[in-house]
Amino acid sequence: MAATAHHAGVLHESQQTQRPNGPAAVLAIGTANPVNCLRQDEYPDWYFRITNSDHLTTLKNKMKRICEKSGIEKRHFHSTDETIAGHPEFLDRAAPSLDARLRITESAVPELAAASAARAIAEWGRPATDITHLVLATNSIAHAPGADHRVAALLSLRPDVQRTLLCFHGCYGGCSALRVARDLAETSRGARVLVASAEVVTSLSFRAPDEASPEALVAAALFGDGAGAAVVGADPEGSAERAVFYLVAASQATLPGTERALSMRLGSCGYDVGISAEIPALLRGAIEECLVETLAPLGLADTCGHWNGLFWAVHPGGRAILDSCETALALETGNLAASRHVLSEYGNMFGATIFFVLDEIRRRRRQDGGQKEGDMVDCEWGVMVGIGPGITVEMMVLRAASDHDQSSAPPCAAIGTANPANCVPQDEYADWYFRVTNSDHLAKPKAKMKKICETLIDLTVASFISCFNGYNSGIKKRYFHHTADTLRDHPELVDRALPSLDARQAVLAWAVPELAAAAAANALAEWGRPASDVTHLVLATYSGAHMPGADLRLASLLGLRRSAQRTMLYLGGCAAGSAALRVARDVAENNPGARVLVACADLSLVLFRAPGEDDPATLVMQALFGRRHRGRRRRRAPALRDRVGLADGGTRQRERRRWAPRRGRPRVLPLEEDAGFGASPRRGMPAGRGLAARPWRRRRGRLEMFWAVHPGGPAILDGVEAGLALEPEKLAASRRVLREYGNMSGASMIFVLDELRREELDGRSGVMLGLGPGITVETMVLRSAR
Ligand SMILES: CC(C)(COP(=O)(O)OP(=O)(O)OC[C@H]1O[C@@H](n2cnc3c(N)ncnc32)[C@H](O)[C@@H]1OP(=O)(O)O)[C@@H](O)C(=O)NCCC(=O)NCCSC(=O)CC(=O)O
Repeated sequence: MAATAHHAGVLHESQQTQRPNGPAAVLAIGTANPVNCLRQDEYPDWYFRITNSDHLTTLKNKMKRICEKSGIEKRHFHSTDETIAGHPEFLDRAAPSLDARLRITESAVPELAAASAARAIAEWGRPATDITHLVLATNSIAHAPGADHRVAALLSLRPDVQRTLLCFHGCYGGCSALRVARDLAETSRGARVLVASAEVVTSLSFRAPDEASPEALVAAALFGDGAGAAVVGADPEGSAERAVFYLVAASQATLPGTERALSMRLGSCGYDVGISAEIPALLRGAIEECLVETLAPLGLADTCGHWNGLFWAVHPGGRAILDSCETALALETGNLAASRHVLSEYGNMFGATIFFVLDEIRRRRRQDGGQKEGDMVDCEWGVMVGIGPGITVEMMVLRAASDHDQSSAPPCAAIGTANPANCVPQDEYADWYFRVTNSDHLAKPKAKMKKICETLIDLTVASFISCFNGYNSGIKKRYFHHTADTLRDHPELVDRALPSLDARQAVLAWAVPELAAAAAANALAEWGRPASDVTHLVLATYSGAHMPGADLRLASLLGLRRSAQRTMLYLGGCAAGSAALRVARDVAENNPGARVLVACADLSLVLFRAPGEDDPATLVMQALFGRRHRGRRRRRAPALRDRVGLADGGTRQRERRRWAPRRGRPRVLPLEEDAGFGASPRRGMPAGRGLAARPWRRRRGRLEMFWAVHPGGPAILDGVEAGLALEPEKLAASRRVLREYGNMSGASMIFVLDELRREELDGRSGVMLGLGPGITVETMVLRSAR
């Protein structure tokens, strides 16, 4: 009893010392755009000329009408005339162009983000190495390690900067990033969060006009490229730091029945964008209710209806979007002046746009006399509004200056896992894989694959030694979504010469959220409270590239409340499960009463490919990765889910706490950026090597700690074990998970935690260690509940 009370006291104390005294605030803002700039009144002529479409006069005239009414004067673009001339496939819908487009954005996104961030850091006035966290939102990449990794390198951020990458949130991504930054800043004393959003979406969506889809002209007329950044932190330091806006409270609402109104899907020809003409009307009908739901719980109900008493930072998605907000809220002319100005100067830059709007409001507040005529930016309270696929309305209440008290309580967690009945034993995998890919004639690769599988079954030397002690991490079996039938129905998944992204996307779009939902349903059942009690959802996945994303579908499948705040972490690789738990911890600790549902869902279909004559990397990848998956009918859904919630006085009795996540921190191992994972399970040692230098190596008592290490492969576990001089039983849970399921990417970590809770941990502390591209080592200190 005494020990329990002591532990609870330590936990509470450590939480108190970790939290800052005041609320998070924006401390500096920076923006950047590509140099290439086109005037909107010249755009139709340019666009139809460069796409060799001048003969489409009806379309061109329509484009002229849209541009005239857009409220846009000019826009910046990353791609130039030369870029387009160098990529004729961008204009030809029959030619796959995604690879070329992504090659452009891969470098352009981090460079643009870094340019805006450098300006924010310069204004902030402290060295970049004082940045403790980086949150980057973008819709313009699909690779790992992601643009966050590159931004950190370009800005020379310190190697233990904690990176969070948000993808496919659409135009509200900038607001989501500020929300995540706020939670980070308010849960870690001294945290200085660099939050950025960079978009070069036009390089992914640019294509020739098509008579069959005149609606595509709207996107072509609205979108521009740019990046915005801010430094967010609590307790500004004396005269060295100055708050610009306090980030008071965040909310997110999804408008029912609008899932198809706004969509973007990354396919072999880049982004397909769908913008319904109904969006302005839909917003007009819903925006006021969203605002009331956001403000009333804060005790700001008296501001409701008096909308002209607030300043407004509304995402300028289009002129009609701003018109509809103005009408719905009866705003005086000029109240959206900052948003209209940004729309006019830059167009719609997706998530980056909101930083430009905040910057513009700040500029207007500073002007002599405080404001322009009719401009309400001088009000003390304000609202930031992001709008994106879903239709999702993400809001943040802003205040010019305020003290903001937070109450805190320890978080709690529950864990559960599930797997499909469909399973391939590892010793049959080589035969199965070559059969379903019609590759039995590739005798040499097949022999090599058998050898790789045997190595993975028979264990590495260190694992072999561990095996004598009963800690065997060879892979016995794995679970897959794709079956022989799937591959027969989709020959492009097998034929390496055929573009296959669209086919994969079609499957992933429904399978990922269904998988996550099945898992989450089990977690909710264990929790014992209704799904509508969940306040936040964090979904980590790298499967599927479309908006609205799997998070929205998941929320709808589970019947989460409309105001549940969704955060989708994308492309985190194998560290994604750990990163999702880190974000969940910050959310839970920073929002009294929050109940965060964390889900991790990936399908190895995203990586599946047929063997080549000389492509050993593919063989290793196929031999190592497995997934939880869901069949349409008979098969049980595979899944893993985890829920982290904040236990408050009223619910502590009813909710069982599993883990208390205490500190989260990712770290990049220097010089390992290209090491990747799966290149060779035998060569997967850098993680272990780099880890040997971590402080806990010298920490006394580390042997008493428990360890939850991502089971990336037998050699990864061997490397960690050797690097930290751990006794073999320390990684037994990770080895068991690897043996039973293979490498399930980010989801593996939750399986490991689930395994660990079967052990007698009784209040002990431990370390969760996720490993992902970068190489990123994501750690969190845990304490097991009794
Ligand atoms: C496109 C507009 C500037 C056009 O201005 P008006 O509506 O005042 O003018 P208008 O009605 O005469 O329309 C001009 C022409 O455009 C056509 N038109 C208008 N909206 C359309 C749409 N969504 N799809 C297809 N066509 C459309 C009209 O039919 C008309 O064609 P014709 O002249 O032949 O009759 C405006 O509607 C606008 O700002 N819409 C909001 C765009 C939007 O939803 N943005 C969100 C982007 S996504 C985002 O921000 C978030 C995210 O993606 O995450």
